[in-house]
Amino acid sequence: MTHNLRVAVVGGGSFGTALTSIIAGNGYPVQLWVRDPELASAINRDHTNPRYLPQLTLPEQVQASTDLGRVVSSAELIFLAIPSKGFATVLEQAQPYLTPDHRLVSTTKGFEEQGFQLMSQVMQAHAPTQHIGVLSGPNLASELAQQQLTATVIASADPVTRRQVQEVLSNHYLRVYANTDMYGVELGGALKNIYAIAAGMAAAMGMGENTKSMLMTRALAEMSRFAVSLGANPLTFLGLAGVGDLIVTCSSPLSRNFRVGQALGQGQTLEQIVASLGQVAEGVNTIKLVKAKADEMGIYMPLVQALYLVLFAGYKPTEVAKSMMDREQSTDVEFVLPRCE
Ligand SMILES: NC(=O)C1=CN([C@@H]2O[C@H](COP(=O)(O)OP(=O)(O)OC[C@H]3O[C@@H](n4cnc5c(N)ncnc54)[C@H](OP(=O)(O)O)[C@@H]3O)[C@@H](O)[C@H]2O)C=CC1
Ligand SMILES: O=C(CO)COP(=O)(O)O
Repeated sequence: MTHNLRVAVVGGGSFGTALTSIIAGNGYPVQLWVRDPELASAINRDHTNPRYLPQLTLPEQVQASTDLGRVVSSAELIFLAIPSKGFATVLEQAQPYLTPDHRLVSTTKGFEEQGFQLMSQVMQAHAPTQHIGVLSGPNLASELAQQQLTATVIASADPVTRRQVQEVLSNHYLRVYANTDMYGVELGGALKNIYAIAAGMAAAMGMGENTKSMLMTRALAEMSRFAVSLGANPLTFLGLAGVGDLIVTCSSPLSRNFRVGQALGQGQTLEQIVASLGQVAEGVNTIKLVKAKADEMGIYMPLVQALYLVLFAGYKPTEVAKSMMDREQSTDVEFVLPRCE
């Protein structure tokens, strides 16, 4: 069955490619913007993306193009699947073609360095439309490409955006849950990448199931402490975009952030790891940005501080893990029993 709603996906990396395949498979006309003309030609000719998810056969109606203006102008609903470092620049390039009627949804899980902004804030500042949303949740692109049963979250204050995203994405293997807390959903997606690096490191060091559980639960405590200090609703962290995404990214080597941690735990340098990954691991830059923000606001984030030492100050994961255990004893759920400063 073919539908009328015209959709664009901006960014043909792993996630943009997976999303495009879902939307086209659901019968919606979809255009995919990529910046490399050779890649666009290969996708149109072979109906696969040879660089990202090369095993996935894309429906024939997927059209790839490097013409951002054309892709954006011809769509009503636009997903932006660009890593945080390039997000604002691409949005700026798209801006002349955007109208107040466009629905704009970010899938990006990271922060814009300038002003420590989330992508929804970048869109609110630079896009001429109020129809803004974010898509986040436990959504490993490679599992979506295999049609593994999955759930995701569309967060938006705008009911039209929520409904349209549910319409174009949902099918027999993907459920799309709605939320209005765009800020909390987006924060969950961006922050969990940090702790996936820690979990990968713990796995490489041979740590046990107790350790993994401690790590994830204390990560949740730290994430929600940070989010509450920034004015977010901690309850959103109990949902798919909070604890859900934390679990998947901290458990699976399919996560690039987890793999960065694993490689660090095996003794590789960050430079080697980033060079060989060939894809984005947002957590690396997020650790730097969140540490600076936590320092500025005086927010207690021992896991972030420890990871910063390993990634950017040459400390060994083993010595940092030991010092974490030697810290002052603390409280479990600080919304129940407040932590003593
Ligand atoms: N992969 C996943 O499982 C999921 C990823 N996400 C999030 O989606 C976002 C995108 O990730 P993902 O698709 O996986 O990343 P990938 O590393 O797989 O691909 C990145 C894509 O963005 C393009 N790109 C990179 N930098 C720029 C730039 N400066 N300007 C324009 N295009 C650029 C790349 O183009 P080129 O190939 O030409 O370099 C490529 O198409 C991230 O924030 C990620 O956290 C969210 C959910 C799941
Ligand atoms: O966000 C993701 C899964 O929900 C993907 O995680 P990585 O970016 O670590 O691969």
